[in-house]
Amino acid sequence: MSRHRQFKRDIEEDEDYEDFDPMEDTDSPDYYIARVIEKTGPAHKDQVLKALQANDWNVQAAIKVINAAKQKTQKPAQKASPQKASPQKNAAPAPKQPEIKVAQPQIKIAEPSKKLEEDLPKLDAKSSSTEEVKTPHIEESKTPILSPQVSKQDLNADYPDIYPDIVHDGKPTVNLVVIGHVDAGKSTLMGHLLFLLGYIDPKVMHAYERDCKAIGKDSFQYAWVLDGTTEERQRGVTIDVACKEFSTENREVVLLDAPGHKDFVPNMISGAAQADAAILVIDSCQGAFESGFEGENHHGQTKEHSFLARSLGVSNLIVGVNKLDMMNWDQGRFLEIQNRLNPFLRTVGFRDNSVTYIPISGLGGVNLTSKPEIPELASWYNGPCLIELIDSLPPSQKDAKKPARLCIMDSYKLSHGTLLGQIVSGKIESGTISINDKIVIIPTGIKGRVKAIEKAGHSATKAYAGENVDVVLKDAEGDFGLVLPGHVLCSELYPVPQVKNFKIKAVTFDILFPVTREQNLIMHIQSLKIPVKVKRILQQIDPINGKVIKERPRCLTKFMSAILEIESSRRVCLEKFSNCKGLGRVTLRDHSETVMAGMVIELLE
Ligand SMILES: Nc1nc2c(ncn2[C@@H]2O[C@H](COP(=O)(O)OP(=O)(O)OP(=O)(O)O)[C@@H](O)[C@H]2O)c(=O)[nH]1
Repeated sequence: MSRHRQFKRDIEEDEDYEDFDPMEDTDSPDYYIARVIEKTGPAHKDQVLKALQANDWNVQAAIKVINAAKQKTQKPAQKASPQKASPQKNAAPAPKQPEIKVAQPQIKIAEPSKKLEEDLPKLDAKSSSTEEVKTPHIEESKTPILSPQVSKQDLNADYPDIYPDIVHDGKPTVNLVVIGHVDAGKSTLMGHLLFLLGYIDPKVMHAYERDCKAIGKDSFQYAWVLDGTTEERQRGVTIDVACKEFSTENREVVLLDAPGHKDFVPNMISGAAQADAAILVIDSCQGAFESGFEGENHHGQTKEHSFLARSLGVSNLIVGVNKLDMMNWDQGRFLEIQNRLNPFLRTVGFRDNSVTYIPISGLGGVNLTSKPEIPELASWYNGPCLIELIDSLPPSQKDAKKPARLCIMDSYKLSHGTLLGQIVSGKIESGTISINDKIVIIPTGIKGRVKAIEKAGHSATKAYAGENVDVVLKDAEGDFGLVLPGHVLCSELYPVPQVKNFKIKAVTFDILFPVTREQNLIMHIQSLKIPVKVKRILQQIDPINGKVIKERPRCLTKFMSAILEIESSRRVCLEKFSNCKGLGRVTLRDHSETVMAGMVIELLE
């Protein structure tokens, strides 16, 4: 079954997409403030910020709050008018709630509405009625039940192994993300590989070739296999992560083609967060490798993507030295790239024996599915071709025996086809999911059972940690329609904790400006991005032996390891890394730059 995989984040983005301007810094609070002010007209920046924070950075909801607050300051007399009071004089007056409709039901998890009530009177000092400003509640009646509370003591308990040893039915899965600098040739490489493996009908390929020519993008026909949207095709740039599945002799491969453009790094993070292994595609042309590696301020996406992939749990890397056809298959250039890249990959934590370099041409289809016949290349390379390397990648090694966690990437309802009903899809980060299992979805707290499972295009009775699956739900205790990408499906007995404060052990990236206390950052976890603050820098530690180098350092500079306390702007589903790697790993960014990545070591509250 072909899946619609859009990797939405919790910030409402559907409508954002149309007028999305990649030149804007979508990681910055200022971006969201500007989006609100654009619609409401002049408003106090702090007021907008607070409305955004109180509404989980939902732009539409914040606009409504600001407009409602504006209306009240403009028409105080009218609002206070006794004629407008409830006709039932003895009954408590029903608050006049503006009818607010939002595109996606906004899920209130904890304090936000309370915080809103506290904040607005202060913002609107002239208003004499605090009651008046309490009114803007978003779809209150749809607020789902909260997740089961986990006591503070339980937060950091180690989970028991609740599943027996895994015996897979069928080939083990590898989740493979394709990363690299913009235009390195990622989509072309994977499109051509899928074509050579027989997954793309030659007639379709022919049509792509013809249509590409028609819009003057002659060499993009293979990229179109993965770049499916009109915008991607017209601009010749991957924007969102594309997902395709294919089989090799010994593996089921879930292929995730990530965008290379700097502005779409958050989408790349969504893809890499699901991966076990990566293909890092390098444009070997003179100057192209150099700008992809060094880039602006030493931040080429070659470096940033490899750092992010490693910190998100990818340990095996195939480096595809691509476009070598443009360099006459020069072995010297191949080795030069290897020698410059390898020390950096070691620095970010890749082991030498987990990294393999391969000379290729994605456009020419050379060294992808068979040994190269081109004499200039065959004279010095007789290693495995790309598909052989993929076939020997170690399968997913997730927390197979721990309680089940499925990080939801998509949630939708189907009324026809093989899968019917409410479906959630995503990757199982830990445990096993079987038909009839009792589940709970956090943060909604909605319970239900598993009706059917589909993986790699086939129905299954069981799915394991590391696999990408579609799960059909049944027996809802609550409204499955409220389940959104970013939520977590869990075994009913072990719901994932939600916290605002936690400690991480992190390493800083090649940063220009130091990390300081109170610094605001954007945290990426799985497909979510959430504003957070560095509450304390507790210790600088030695990255090799973990010994404390300095207590309470004032700041952190590049490539430093440290223990930090982080405060999130709202409760978020998190795990200790030792309990679930996929939900215990975070990436922190600022103004579109990756600042650091780390693992959660303690959940506080
Ligand atoms: N000569 C040559 N050109 C290539 C090769 N691979 C890709 N290209 C060209 O490089 C350009 C960019 O290719 P894409 O596949 O769109 O690159 P990408 O890395 O997927 O781009 P983004 O996802 O937008 O970062 C296209 O014009 C391709 O035809 C190759 O091996 N040799």
